[in-house]
Amino acid sequence: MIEVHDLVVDRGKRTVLPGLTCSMPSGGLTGLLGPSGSGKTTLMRAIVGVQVVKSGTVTVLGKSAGDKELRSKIGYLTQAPSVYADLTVRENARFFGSLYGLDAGKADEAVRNVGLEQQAHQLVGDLSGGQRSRASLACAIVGDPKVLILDEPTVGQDPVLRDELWHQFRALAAGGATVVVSSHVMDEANRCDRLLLIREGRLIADDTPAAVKASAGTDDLDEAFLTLIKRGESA
Ligand SMILES: Nc1ncnc2c1ncn2[C@@H]1O[C@H](COP(=O)(O)OP(=O)(O)OP(=O)(O)O)[C@@H](O)[C@H]1O
Repeated sequence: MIEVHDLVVDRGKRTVLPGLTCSMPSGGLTGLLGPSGSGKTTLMRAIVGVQVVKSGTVTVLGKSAGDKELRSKIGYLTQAPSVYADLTVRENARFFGSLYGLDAGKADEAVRNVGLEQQAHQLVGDLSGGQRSRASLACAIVGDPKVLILDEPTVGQDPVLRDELWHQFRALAAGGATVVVSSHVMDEANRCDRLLLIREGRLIADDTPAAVKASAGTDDLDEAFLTLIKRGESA
């Protein structure tokens, strides 16, 4: 579904991804993990097709990342909410839905799915930070994308909402979507089918959560990542 081959990306004067190769299977939940600044957002941007790349290839649904045909098939939630502050939650969802040719009912369903039914008529500028990022999520999922790229979608959410959002991601993956989620929260990483652990733009683990834990010799995913990162450093 998503194939990244020998991807090199420079940002500013730094090489952030020095030749990354990885893939993400269809209909699954892939967790993208790694220390702050390791290149997760850069990789997501390359998959969405908004990142200038130096060399290598990124293929999504058989097309080159950024291909015009992919625009309606990819949902992207950026870290900073990308919604209009002077529109209500419902107006935002309906606007983004209209770009996909969808009716109002579909947009209202997306608002319900992110738990914002009560705030549907509230201006996005008047929402709390966590509510605003859920409004942004509603706009990312409204078009039923085949590929959903979510950059830290649960930051600022309480545990109940986080749990509901993960059920939502799981349901989208079960419906055939390829869902890629970056996170720093290890109990969330445990919910993924696969984990890609990136350190300084290099892949240091690509496996199921159980296999990642087994290879680090621990039952604790936090500890497993620390072990793998330290192993990578000494290598
Ligand atoms: N616009 C930019 N110009 C120059 N360097 C940048 C730019 N954006 C990011 N970088 C650098 O690229 C590197 C990777 O950043 P990226 O945002 O991909 O990391 P990340 O793993 O997503 O981090 P976090 O978990 O903190 O969100 C960092 O060293 C960062 O400082």
